[in-house]
Amino acid sequence: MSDAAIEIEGLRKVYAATGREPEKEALKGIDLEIPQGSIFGLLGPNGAGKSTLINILAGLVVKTSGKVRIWGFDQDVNPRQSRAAIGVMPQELNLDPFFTPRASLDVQAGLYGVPRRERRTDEILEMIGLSDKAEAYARNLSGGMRRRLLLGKALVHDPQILVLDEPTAGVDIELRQMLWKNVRRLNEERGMTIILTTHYLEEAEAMCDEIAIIHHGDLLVRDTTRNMISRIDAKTLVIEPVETPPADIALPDGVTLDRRADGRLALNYAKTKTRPGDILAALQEAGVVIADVSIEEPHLEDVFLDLTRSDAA
Ligand SMILES: Nc1ncnc2c1ncn2[C@@H]1O[C@H](COP(=O)(O)OP(=O)(O)OP(=O)(O)O)[C@@H](O)[C@H]1O
Repeated sequence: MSDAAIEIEGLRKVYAATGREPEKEALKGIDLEIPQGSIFGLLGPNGAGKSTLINILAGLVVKTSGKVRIWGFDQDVNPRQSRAAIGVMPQELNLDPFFTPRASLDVQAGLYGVPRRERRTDEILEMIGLSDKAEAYARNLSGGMRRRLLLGKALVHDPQILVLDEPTAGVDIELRQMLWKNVRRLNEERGMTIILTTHYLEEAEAMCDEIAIIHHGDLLVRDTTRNMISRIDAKTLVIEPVETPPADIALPDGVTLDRRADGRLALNYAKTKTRPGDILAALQEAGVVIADVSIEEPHLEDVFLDLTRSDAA
């Protein structure tokens, strides 16, 4: 077996036409390997095909063509083993309102054929912070609690791979931090491979080792988060002046100046063309006395916009 958690080759999905809707090619032949033990981000604008991809991995959507191997098991040849290797926390809060968290976890474990003595229901309830709600009906749980329960359900069969589809969309900061703490622990302590989709690029930047960007059903780019960010040849030197600086400052070629509302000066430059020292020298020359200096790095958002803006839908 290779050391990929997921291997995808030439994956296509065409949704059939319905009524007035024409057929839709949601995935146009994706090739992607996701390494074992990574925290992997799947990014893309709305309608890019992320959920389709995840639902194919989860066995919820049937692919049109291509190969999918999960933990070395070909989905078409070994459907049971490939399903057992993956746990999915879905986007929608689709819980049976009359089940308690304990019952939900038990039923899910039963569906995956986990023998009663091997079930870790109490441990999972504890981890997702629902031990004291174990016997409450799902309809009485808050949105945040339901989401935590969905995470618990994804873990009952102790999968090697955990997939999170927009796990933090619309959740408050406390829950977001709790989710990420748990996800990091699962990754670090159990070596679980984590695949997540998110619209929050800052989150992807903070959490993911590697990132793939999907757009209009194609894989645009896949790289380490660090490399992805270093593709952008732009940095910003931020200066806090002691006094209001003069209106005219002669700057090196290619450097642009933004005056921020808080009085700081933001000087944007291409790191391959200009040295920050040259900008500082120009400021001194113009009589700007500097109280503080910092450098802002580009964000994943800049890469994302750069790649997806040219042919926005
Ligand atoms: N069941 C379906 N039938 C027909 N078309 C579909 C179906 N599900 C998704 N699509 C279409 O396939 C494309 C990809 O959708 P998908 O939900 O995979 O995108 P996404 O990247 O997950 O978007 P979002 O971030 O909004 O969830 C979209 O154009 C969508 O309208």
